Amino acid sequence: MTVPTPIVAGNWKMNTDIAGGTALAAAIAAGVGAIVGVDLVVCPPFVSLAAVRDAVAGSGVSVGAQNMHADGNGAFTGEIAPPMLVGLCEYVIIGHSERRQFFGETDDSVGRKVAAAVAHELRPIVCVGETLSERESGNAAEVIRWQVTSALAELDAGDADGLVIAYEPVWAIGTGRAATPEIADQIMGGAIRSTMAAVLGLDVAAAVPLLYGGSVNAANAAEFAAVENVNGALVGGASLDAGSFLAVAVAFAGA
Ligand SMILES: O=C(CO)COP(=O)(O)O
Repeated sequence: MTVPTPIVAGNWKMNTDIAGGTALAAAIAAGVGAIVGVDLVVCPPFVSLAAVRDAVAGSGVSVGAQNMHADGNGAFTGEIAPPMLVGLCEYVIIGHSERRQFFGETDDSVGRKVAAAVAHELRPIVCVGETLSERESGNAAEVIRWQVTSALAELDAGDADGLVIAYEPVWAIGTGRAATPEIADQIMGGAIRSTMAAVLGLDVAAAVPLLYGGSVNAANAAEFAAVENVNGALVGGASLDAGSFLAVAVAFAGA
């Protein structure tokens, strides 16, 4: 069975202007040379995609968008369509919990966006994760299974080549309260991998990189890197500093 190459992706969220993002991307590109065996991805705001693409060109660092619409074009003021991202980035984050919480994204829209990303040969980084109340009521695994099933609803096994799934428990995002490696292992090795296997088949499921996200930093990355079913990280706050982002990547390179 194929063991996925680790991916460490930085979600810059609504931070950095074009100049600041370009500088951050250039600093990451300058430091990545010594890190082997891990794929780095930076996900700046839409307006900086072109500048960041140019800043990391030739470094091996990839670029991702943070969201997109499912349709190819149309009267959707303020939205970005998949074909508009082609040539700007290779990855696109889909269904981040902040999109679900603040912008009305649903399991259904996430499924449509994942299919649209695959159709345009963009690699979707699909985010799933339970809220604190879902965890406290004992429903975390069930919520995750449902989110993964919905996200993959329009795919078949042949579509899963570029797929990446990120487990980001909502209570761990931006709180400094990361999940424990045991929780990451239970959800990622259990609920996520087994749901994918049911939908896509065992071999395909085993090859999909699973990222942990939620308060990952230079100090705790190695704990997650040591977990068998954690194939990388989706990093928020700590990805806004080149040194700490690269340190997270080093932890996964050495795992
Ligand atoms: O939401 C996240 C990445 O997508 C995680 O954010 P933090 O690393 O800031 O907790």
